Order: sequence, then C-alpha cells, then structure tokens
Amino acid sequence: MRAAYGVETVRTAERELMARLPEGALMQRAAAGLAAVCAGLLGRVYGSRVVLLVGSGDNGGDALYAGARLARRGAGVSAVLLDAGRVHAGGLAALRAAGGRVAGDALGVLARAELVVDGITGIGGRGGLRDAAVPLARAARDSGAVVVAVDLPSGVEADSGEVRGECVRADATVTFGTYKPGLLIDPAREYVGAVRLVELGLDLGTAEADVEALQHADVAALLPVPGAESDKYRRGVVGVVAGSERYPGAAVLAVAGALRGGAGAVRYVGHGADAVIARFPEALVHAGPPSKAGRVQAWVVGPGLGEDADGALEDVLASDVPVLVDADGLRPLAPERVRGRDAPTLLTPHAGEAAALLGVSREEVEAGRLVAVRELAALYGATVLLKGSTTLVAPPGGAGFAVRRPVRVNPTGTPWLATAGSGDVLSGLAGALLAAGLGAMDAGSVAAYLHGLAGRLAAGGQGGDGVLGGAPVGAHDVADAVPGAWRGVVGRWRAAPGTPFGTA
Ligand SMILES: NC(=O)C1=CN([C@@H]2O[C@H](COP(=O)(O)OP(=O)(O)OC[C@H]3O[C@@H](n4cnc5c(N)ncnc54)[C@H](OP(=O)(O)O)[C@@H]3O)[C@@H](O)[C@H]2O)[C@@H](O)CC1
Ligand SMILES: [K+]
Repeated sequence: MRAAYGVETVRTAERELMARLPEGALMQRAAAGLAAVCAGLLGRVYGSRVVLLVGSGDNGGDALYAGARLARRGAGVSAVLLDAGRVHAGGLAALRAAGGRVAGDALGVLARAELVVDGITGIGGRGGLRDAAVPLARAARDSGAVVVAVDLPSGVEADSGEVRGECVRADATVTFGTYKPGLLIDPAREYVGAVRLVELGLDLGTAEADVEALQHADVAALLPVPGAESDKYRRGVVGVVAGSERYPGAAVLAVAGALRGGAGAVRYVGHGADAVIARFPEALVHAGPPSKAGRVQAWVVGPGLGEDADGALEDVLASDVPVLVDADGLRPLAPERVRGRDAPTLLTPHAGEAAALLGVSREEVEAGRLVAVRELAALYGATVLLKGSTTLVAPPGGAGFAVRRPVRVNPTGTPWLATAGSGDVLSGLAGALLAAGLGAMDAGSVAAYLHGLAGRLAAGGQGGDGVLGGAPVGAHDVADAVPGAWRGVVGRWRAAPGTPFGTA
C-alpha cells in the first residue's frame, strides 16, 4: 500500500525527528536525494546548466543545498531568488561557496537551462502561485529544460490535489519523507511527472494516512480465489438490475463485468434479458421485481435503467445485502434512504452525477475531487467511488464515523477508459467482488484497479505518467481484458492444494 499523509501529519513527524537529529540534518538528507535525482536526469553533471527557482521558505533551502552539490560536481548553477530579502541563508551561502551564483536576468538563464529545480514552495505553499512566481513557472515550462519539482510542484495544494491558478509543470517530483495527497490526485497529479520518494526516516507509524493507493500485492491478496469446496454461492451470486429497452447494451456490459469479476452466477433483472442471454448464456434472467429473482449476495442497480429506475432501486435498497448504485440509480437517490440501510451501500458516480447529488457544478467536483468524495460519503453515510482520471473511493463518513479513514486513489487509470459503457463494466466488476464478500472499500478499489489495468491491456499501452500509448478501445474490450489484468495481478501460478512437488 502506498500511503500519502497531509501537511499537518508531515510537520508533526518532522518536528519529532528534527528534535533527535543535529540541526539541518533533515534538509541535508532531502538535498542529497534531490541532487542525486537531478544528476541522474542530467546524465553528465559537469558543464551542465542548472537553474534554481528559490522561494522564501525551506523548499528554497532544499533547492539551494542541492544546487551546491551539483555545483561541486561542475555544473553551472544559477539561483533565481523570488525574494532576495527572504532566502534560506545557509543554503545560499553553501551555493556560493560551491561556485554557484545568483542570477540577475531570470528569464535569460531560464531560456538557456538544461534543468530547472522548482523550489518556489513545498508544503508551505498556499493558494496557487503568487504573481511574481507566475512568469518564472511559465518560462521554466517553455524553456524545454527538464523541470524537477522539490517536494511538490509549486502551486499545487498538497492536501487536496487542487490547483488554483498557475502551477509549475514538472517532469519529475522529488518528494520527501512520504507521499502527499496532492501528488496522487488530479488535477494536481497532471503537474507532477514521475515521482521519486526520498526517505527521511519520518515515523508515521500511528498516524492515519489521508490517502492510500493499492499496489499489485494488495490487490492480489484481496482477490477472491475459489477453493475445492466452492460452489456458486460461495463464490458469490450477484444480481444486476440494469439496461432498458432504450439501453440494452448497459445490461450486457454490467453482466460482462460481473462475470469477469468472478461471480459464481449472475442474476439479471430488466428489459435487456434477450441481449444478455444472446451474449452470455450462463446468465440467469428474470423479469422482476428484483426481490422475487432469487437469492443474491449483492446487487448492482442503475446502469442504463433510464427513467425506470425508481421502483427497482427501492426494491433493491430494501434488501439486506450490499448494494452498488450507479448511473440512473443515482438520480432519484435520497440520502436518508441510503443512511437507513444496515448492509453496505457503494455509490459510483462520475463527476457530473456527483455534482448533481451535491448540488454543485461539475467543474467544482473536478477541481476538488477529494473534498467532493468525502462530502458525498458523509452525506450518504455510504462508501463512494468517484470515477475519473484518478478514481477515488471514500469510506462512509458523517455522524457515527468518528475515525477518518483514508480515501483510496486508484493508480491504474488510463484516459482510454473514458468511453461509453466503461462505467457499466466497472459496476459489474465491483458488484461481483461485493458478492464474493469483499467490503465496499475493497470491492470498489480492487474493481477500479483491475478495470484500469484492463483498459491499459485492451488499449495496448500505458496510460500513466503522461505517456499514452496504445489505441482506442470500446467498453466490451475492457471487459474482455479483465481476466488478463487479473492474471497479471496474481502474477504467479498457484498450485492446487495437494499437488505433488516437482510435477508439471
Ligand atoms: N520541515 C522539515 O523538516 C523539512 C522540510 N523540507 C522542505 O521544507 C518545505 C517546507 O518549507 P516551509 O515550511 O518553509 O514552506 P515552503 O514550502 O518553503 O513555502 C513557504 C514559503 O513560501 C511562501 N509562499 C507561500 N505560498 C506561496 C505562493 N502561493 N506563492 C509563492 N510563495 C508562497 C511563504 O511566504 P509567506 O507566506 O511567508 O509570505 C513562505 O516563505 C518542504 O516542502 C520541504 O521542501 C525538507 O528540507 C525536509 C525537511
Ligand atoms: K516546489
């Protein structure tokens, strides 16, 4: 699990560590790690042209000490000081002693730079870049130099991933001690480039992470694997209420996701039965209502239901099993109806649907995704999966949830997934995992992880770190790629119990 901690937690841990170390030791660790990454990116340090953008706080100090290390190895290092009257004195002295200099013509040195170190602001930055810093951020971007952000790209909000106004666009970010939420969440993540963590020795052991991201090993441990005793009910039967005469395809895609998610069986209820059976003869179809369709261990309700959503939604919410509500199921959804349920509820809106539920604009949700997903989880007392370029999954919040648990951010997304029907596949996938017994947080975040990997596999390219290879795909391609994603995560063949050692 990759964990990201908010600024207050980082500062507390830093204070505790600093009290045990000689003065300045932490900054030297940071600067050494930063200089090493810069040297690696430059390839040849001797004779290179490096420009430091130096703000008035310790972020600027890191840049100056790293610049001193590069200057000692023969780089030509120029510091652009945002406020000559307020600069990290020790760092500036170190740079000068190593042969670096303060630049008079900021835009001139930036135009000739090979590498720019962005030390304008780190975790102390607030409210986007100030006016004096804006032309420097633009010149750094336009110079063609490699831009390395110190701790965070200056201008991003460390705790929320919001970007207010102008912001430095980095090719790489060297962050210290721990990841910060803003490095993992859009829109800020778009400005971060490749992230390198430099360990400082912070003790974050008892602190609660603000944001966490699953990694392959976490997902592999959570994926349900059938044993010899498994039957369809042990694997999980998922009910899918989706599709309509107008949108039968949503039914097919949600059922496809559910089958690929490992469901022991899928019960389909709705107007898309003929289309579902034609594509998936293994599905069990029913005319409805859902409560009369037979035993299920989780429901998925909403994709492509159109105007028919209300009755089926009410019927499903009255059940005592986990329910995933998506798409048209979200429109008529009253918070008290969800809060009153005993079994888990997982809501899976995209930004537009989340905006409608919160009564704000779509732009507001997209600009502040972490805040929006937490608000929805509090309003509904439910787990909320907010779809998007960095899909977030928030645990239920609000009254009765005193402990603030981390929001999960999905690291596997790809822009190729922004295609019609892709969300229907995700719903089916998450529904199957709910039916298999995963909690709503795990079901949502594991489904998002596999779905992202499947999108990348189907497209044939990587969607991360700004590199988008591959080719366009349809949602059905994504569903078809889920087994490959699953195999990739599990990563190794598991011997069936009792298999003699050494046999093929
Ligand atoms: N603590 C540690 O142990 C370690 C910390 N480390 C490093 O310290 C960094 C934190 O340093 P920090 O606390 O000095 O804050 P920092 O990010 O430099 O910014 C504050 C300065 O920026 C200014 N400013 C604010 N907003 C602005 C804006 N929008 N646009 C422009 N300027 C703005 C603000 O000005 P003021 O508001 O005071 O006028 C203030 O002067 C951290 O990210 C890491 O890099 C590492 O060395 C490892 C050890
Ligand atoms: K920075």
